[in-house]
Amino acid sequence: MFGEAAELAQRYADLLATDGVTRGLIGPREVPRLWERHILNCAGLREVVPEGASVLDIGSGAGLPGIPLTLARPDLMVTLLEPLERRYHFLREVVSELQLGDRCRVVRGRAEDVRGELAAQVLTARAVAPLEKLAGWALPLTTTSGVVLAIKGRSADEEVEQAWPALQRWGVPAVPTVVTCETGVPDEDLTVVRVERGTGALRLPTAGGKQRPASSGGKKSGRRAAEPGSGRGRGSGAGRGR
Ligand SMILES: C[S@@+](CC[C@H](N)C(=O)[O-])C[C@H]1O[C@@H](n2cnc3c(N)ncnc32)[C@H](O)[C@@H]1O
Repeated sequence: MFGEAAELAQRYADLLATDGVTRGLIGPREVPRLWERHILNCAGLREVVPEGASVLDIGSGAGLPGIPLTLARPDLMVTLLEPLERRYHFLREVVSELQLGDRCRVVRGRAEDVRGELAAQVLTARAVAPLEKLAGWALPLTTTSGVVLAIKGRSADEEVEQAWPALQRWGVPAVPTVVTCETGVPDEDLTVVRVERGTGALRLPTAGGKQRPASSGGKKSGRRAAEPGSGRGRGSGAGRGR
């Protein structure tokens, strides 16, 4: 999973299990399952991020999924966005300790407050907000060919159904897909909702997980999506304060 970064991944696991717990960033009950539930699971994203992409991880918390993705994919430039001070400081220490500073930076802030300052081709998030709210924050931070990769569990299809009317208003041209990625852990595949901001979105790498349209996302798509940038939908404040 991590290739040459295996030792760094182990060091990250040690930091989570020690400082991460004492500083209240990760629950003590998570320690025995740090690898399968958190580190390897998040590293499953490596399959679905295009080569050389810029990545912005919203609400990175203790560095998930941003740090495992940075370790598993040395070709990426990753920004970790986190508003809470103690989490921000922990992230800075992790990046420094793992010597990732040349391709991973930490920014303190809320997604809805960094519009016009931060943008990336790929937006990632895990356990930050329901898809509709998250997309409202994330879509304005993606480049025009960008994609949002939201780690979701069994709720993926339901969240797409809820979010699809708003996604259309904001100019998302196609029903999001649900991608299943291998994590190397039996029965612990990673489920990712992939939302394209506009037409001509970055293509997945050829080995990029098993994709299918969200099963319920089309149900509410009674009308044609607004053209990206047409002023219909996105202009009405893609998620400001939503
Ligand atoms: C439940 S934690 C998940 C952390 C990490 N992504 C994970 O999976 O372990 C949610 C994180 O989102 C951050 N967050 C909440 N609202 C946010 C916002 N508007 N913009 C960016 N981050 C936000 C919180 O500070 C917190 O670190």
